[in-house]
Amino acid sequence: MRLYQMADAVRYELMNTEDLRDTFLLEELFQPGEIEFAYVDLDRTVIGSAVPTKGALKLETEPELRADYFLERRELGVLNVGGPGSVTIDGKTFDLDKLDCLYVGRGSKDVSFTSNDAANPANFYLLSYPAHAEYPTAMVKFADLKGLELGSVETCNKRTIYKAIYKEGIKSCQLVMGFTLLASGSNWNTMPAHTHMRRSEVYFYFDVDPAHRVFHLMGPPEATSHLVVADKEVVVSPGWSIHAGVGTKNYGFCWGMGGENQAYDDMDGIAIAELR
Ligand SMILES: O=C(O)C(=O)C[C@H](O)C(=O)CO
Ligand SMILES: [Zn+2]
Repeated sequence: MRLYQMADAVRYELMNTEDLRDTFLLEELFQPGEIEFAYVDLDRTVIGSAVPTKGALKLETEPELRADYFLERRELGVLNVGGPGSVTIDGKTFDLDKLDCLYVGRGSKDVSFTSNDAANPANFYLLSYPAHAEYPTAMVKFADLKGLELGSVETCNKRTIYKAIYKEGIKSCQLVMGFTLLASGSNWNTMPAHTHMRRSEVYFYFDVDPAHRVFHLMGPPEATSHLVVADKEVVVSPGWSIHAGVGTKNYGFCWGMGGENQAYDDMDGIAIAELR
């Protein structure tokens, strides 16, 4: 498991493009036939991917977790952004089509991932945080999610927010998770931007056309930088950083958060004219 040590806002000021990419951007997840993880010291976030092809992929514990099994002290969010597949948890199977989301509660022991068709594999995005209580495992189908329409064509940020694991949805210990789909012709996410010191956020970009990129904006509002992000790459956003982006074409992204406040709208908004 790769280990990422987050920079603070002071070290951020000294970082060049490569430093920023090495620290805040996760590349090379989603390898066919593999399950992969990275451990981020901030909020003890574990970010991963599972792309089952020939057989099932098992969620094994990692030495760094010092746990008898992966979810001994953790909870897990799963979003499928690929072909149809399933997740089996202690003998119970959940079928996940594209954009279906699953919450796996603390204490779940045997977890495995399969694809229905190795030629069109499921792409499971995984996000896990420590959990101090046990909440029931639950799945929500994309068709059952009520989207929140935000933005407009005029401001190039027309998009739909789908909340899956949150205060009024699937209950969790600290994980908040959902995704946002940009409308055709709209390119900006999370603009006007915000920060939230009470929790860190992880952006996982998907359905980014291979010939296109998202310019992800980060940093304190008065000193922003950008990361050029390709499909299925992940950006970690500390509480002091904005997280927003503009694509050269529309795309989707999964947002997930860990921290002490699960209210989705706990955000400190920043006027566009304040950004530097
Ligand atoms: O497009 C957006 O706006 C978002 O998706 C915002 C994220 O959900 C977020 O930053 C939540 O804190
Ligand atoms: Zn946010």
